Amino acid sequence: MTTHDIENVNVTAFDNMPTPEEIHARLPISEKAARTVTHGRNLLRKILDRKDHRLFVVVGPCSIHDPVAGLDYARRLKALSDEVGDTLQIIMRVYFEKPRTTVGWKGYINDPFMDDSFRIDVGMAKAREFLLQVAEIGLPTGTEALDPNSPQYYGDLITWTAIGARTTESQTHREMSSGLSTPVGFKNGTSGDLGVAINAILSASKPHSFLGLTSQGRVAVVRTKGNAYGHIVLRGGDGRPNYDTVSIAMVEQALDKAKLPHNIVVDCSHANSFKKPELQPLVMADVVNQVRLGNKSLVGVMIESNIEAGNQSIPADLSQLKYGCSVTDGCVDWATTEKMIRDAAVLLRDVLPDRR
Ligand SMILES: O=C[C@H](O)[C@H](O)COP(=O)(O)O
Ligand SMILES: C=C(OP(=O)(O)O)C(=O)O
Repeated sequence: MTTHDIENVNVTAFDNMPTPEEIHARLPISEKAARTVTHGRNLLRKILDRKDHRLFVVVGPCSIHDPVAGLDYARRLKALSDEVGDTLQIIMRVYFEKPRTTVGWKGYINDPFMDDSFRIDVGMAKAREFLLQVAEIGLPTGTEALDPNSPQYYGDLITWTAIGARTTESQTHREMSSGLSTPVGFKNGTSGDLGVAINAILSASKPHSFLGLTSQGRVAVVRTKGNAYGHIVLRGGDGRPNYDTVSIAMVEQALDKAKLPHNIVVDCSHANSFKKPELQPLVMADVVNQVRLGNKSLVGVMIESNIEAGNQSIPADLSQLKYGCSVTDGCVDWATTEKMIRDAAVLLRDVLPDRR
C-alpha cells in the first residue's frame, strides 16, 4: 500500500486555480477605486472611534448573482448615498460567499453560472471585476469573509467585512480577521449567543500565526498584527430578535465586562425580522428611535435590499430568473430601501452631531 491508496479518498479532482497575483494583474485596482476604499475605511474607523458622528448602513442584496442587476442597484444606491451622506455612511452589501445551513447555492464565486459547474476560477475573477466597478462608481462595499483564501483575491476592494453567525466561533475566521485590512463585524451565533461574537472580537484583536495563501499562490505561515476594529453585529437568533432596548443594554453590559468599546451594529434582517423582509423597516425605525432617545452604542445597521422585493428559487431554465430579485434570503425592494434610508436620515440629521 502507498500513500496514494489512502489519502484524498473522497477527493475527485484538484483543478488549477489562478493565483491572486494573476487575477490582480488581469483586474488591477484603479486610482479611483483605491480612493473609494481608503476613504470608506478611514470613515468607518472614525465612526468606531467616535470621531465621526455618522451611522453606517450596510445595505444591498443578500447575494450577488447577476452583475448587471447588481450594478444597476449600485448606481441607484450611489445617488441615494450622495443625498444622505452628511448623516449616513452608505456601504453596499456585496456578498459573494453564502454559508448554507445545509446545502444550497453557495454564491457567485462558488458557482457563477448557477448550473453546478462550480467554476470558482471564473467566479473569483468576476467577483473582483464587480467590486472594482462598484468602487469606481465611488461606493464602498462590505462582504462576508467565508473562505479564508478569498481576501487575497479581492480584499483590497473591501471596506467592511462581516463574519457570519455560522463562523464567528471558528478559530480560522478569527485568525483571518486578525489580519484583515477592514473593520470586521462579528455576528452573534445562530442561537442568539453573544459570547461567541465577543470572544471573536477579543481573539481577532490579537496577533496570530496560521497557514494561509500568498499572492503568488504559495502556502505560507501568515503572521498578523491583530485587528483593533472588531465589533458586534446583532442578527437575533433562535427565532428571537435582539435589537430591542433591553437586549441592547445587555450587550452593552457584556461589552463592558470584556472591556470592549460600545460599538453595536443591528442587522435588520435574519432572526431580527423573522426572515420576513417586510419587517425590516420596523427594525430600522426602532434602531433610529433608540438613537434619537439617546443611545450612544448603536453605530450601524444592515439591510438586505434589492431592486425587487422578496426572493425566488433558482429555476432550471435561468432565462426565467426575475431581474433584480434575490436568489437567497428575501429582501426589501428599492422603493422601500429609499424610504427606510431617507426617513432615517431626516430623523437623525439633527440628533447625530450632538451624540458624543
Ligand atoms: O443570509 C443568508 C442566509 O440566511 C444564510 O446563508 C443561510 O441560508 P440557508 O439557511 O438558506 O442555507
Ligand atoms: C448569512 C448571513 O447572515 P448570518 O450570518 O447572520 O446568518 C448574511 O448576512 O448573509
